[in-house]
Amino acid sequence: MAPVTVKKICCIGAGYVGGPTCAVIALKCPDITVTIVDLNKARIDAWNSPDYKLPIYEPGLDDVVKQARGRNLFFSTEIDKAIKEADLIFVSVNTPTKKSGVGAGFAADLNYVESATRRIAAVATSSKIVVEKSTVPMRTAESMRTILEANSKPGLRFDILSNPEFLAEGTAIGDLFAPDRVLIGSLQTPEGKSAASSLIDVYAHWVPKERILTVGLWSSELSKLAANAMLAQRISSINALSAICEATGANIDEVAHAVGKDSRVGPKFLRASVGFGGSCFQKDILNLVYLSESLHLPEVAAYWRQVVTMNEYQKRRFSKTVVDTLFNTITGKNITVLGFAFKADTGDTRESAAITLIRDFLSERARVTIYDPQVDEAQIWLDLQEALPDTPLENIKKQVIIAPSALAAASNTDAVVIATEWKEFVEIDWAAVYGTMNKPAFIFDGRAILDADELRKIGFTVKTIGRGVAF
Ligand SMILES: NC(=O)C1=CN([C@@H]2O[C@H](COP(=O)(O)OP(=O)(O)OC[C@H]3O[C@@H](n4cnc5c(N)ncnc54)[C@H](O)[C@@H]3O)[C@@H](O)[C@H]2O)C=CC1
Ligand SMILES: O=C(O)[C@H]1O[C@H](OP(=O)(O)OP(=O)(O)OC[C@H]2O[C@@H](n3ccc(=O)[nH]c3=O)[C@H](O)[C@@H]2O)[C@H](O)[C@@H](O)[C@@H]1O
Repeated sequence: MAPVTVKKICCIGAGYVGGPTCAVIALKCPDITVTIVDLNKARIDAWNSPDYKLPIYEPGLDDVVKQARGRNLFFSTEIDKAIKEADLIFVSVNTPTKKSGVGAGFAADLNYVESATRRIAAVATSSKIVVEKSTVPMRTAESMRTILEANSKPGLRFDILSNPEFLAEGTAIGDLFAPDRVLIGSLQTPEGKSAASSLIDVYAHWVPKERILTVGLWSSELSKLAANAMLAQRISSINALSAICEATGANIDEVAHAVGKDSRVGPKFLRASVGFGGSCFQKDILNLVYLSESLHLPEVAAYWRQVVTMNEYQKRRFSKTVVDTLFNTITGKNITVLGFAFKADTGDTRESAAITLIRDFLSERARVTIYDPQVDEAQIWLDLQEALPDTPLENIKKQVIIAPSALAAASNTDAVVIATEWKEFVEIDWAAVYGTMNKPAFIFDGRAILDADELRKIGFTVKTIGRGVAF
């Protein structure tokens, strides 16, 4: 069966994955028309904004959109039209952890994937290749096929591929331009392999063929969960060791460097932190835990669950260190939190460790000042309200100030907490800040980005994650 030559792509979901991924496909494949659709009109309007105020902050993304938008890249709320016209459809909708019902707190909520699939079935008038881009539980492709076959017009063919995305926020454009690998899972039938060839041809516009891996559908779905679980596991491992370092006087950076020099371990993803955040690590591990339990593999489930448990411990441990160090009480004290995003170079706050820390500080009745260069005020209030559902927002606002700059936030305070590794925090005039602070002046570096020795020379008392330096 000859592979279909893809001429029109529709991407359902204009979020952190659908937007950048399909914008890059459009840039690299001028012969393909790419339409990214979403139910959220405000999001689509932002993608179409004349001054390129895009709905997500991602270095280099506006350049890509500037080059391709209006040429062969379009953003639209006309979902049905884009589905009808496309040969290949990416499903890039959100798959959050279920909040209620069976599997609540663990299983992925497949409601959005199912609605998108049902929409495809309802409006398609020609055969399609449908690609799971969202991270999904295993065998979701089978459910998609069943829905499509049961609800579509007679005579149409739907080939389902799994093509999980491995980009990281903040480096998405670089990751998409030069991916370590592109993974394509298909049924190992002639039709499945032919559909995979069509998608390979799209990526082959810019990705070397040896980096495009083809595997079975179920291996592909599991590989995505496995990749995130193993990355998060490295962070929990290094964070577990950071607790030992703090208790013994060892230095986690030295330990990570020594361990990472072993080429079998490698140096990446060994930065101790205040805990991993982001929309996916926790969600995908919990998904794996749920899968393992459903398969009656309780030991496997417990193993992966511990990665999340360790992450919760790391956040709790850090906020406790702040309270303990500030003479066992922060009631009425001013705590400045620098960084609100879950990592640098993104405005995304989903599952950010900063939120947990601030919730803990507010529960101790501290006054908290927050600064982040990319997260807007409305998002911060939204996240704090969600973290403290029983406290009216006006009461939260009595305890929290959002500052316009790092310098303003760090001045006149009792303690500064570094929650996100923004480069600009390294460049703050710390000597000037010291002059304004209550004494003793404390800095808690949850990302190990500051030069603690220099800060101590200024007069600060410094506590760095994973460094067992005596006060
Ligand atoms: N954020 C990331 O860095 C990565 C995310 N992923 C996975 O990709 C998927 C998408 O994640 P994000 O882009 O972060 O989510 P997101 O929440 O930023 O974007 C999803 C978009 O889909 C839209 N949507 C939902 N249902 C729809 C429907 N039926 N029709 C049209 N639009 C619909 C929503 O309005 C939203 O704008 C998730 O499964 C996630 O696990 C994978 C790799 C990286
Ligand atoms: O499926 C996904 O959503 C994506 O999840 C992660 O990407 P992302 O969450 O955007 O960012 P990461 O760079 O992985 O960072 C995740 C969290 O771990 C923290 N981290 C990372 C690395 C490290 O050494 N230490 C550490 O604490 C970061 O600060 C951040 O809070 C993966 O890196 C991507 O490959 C994957 O596609």
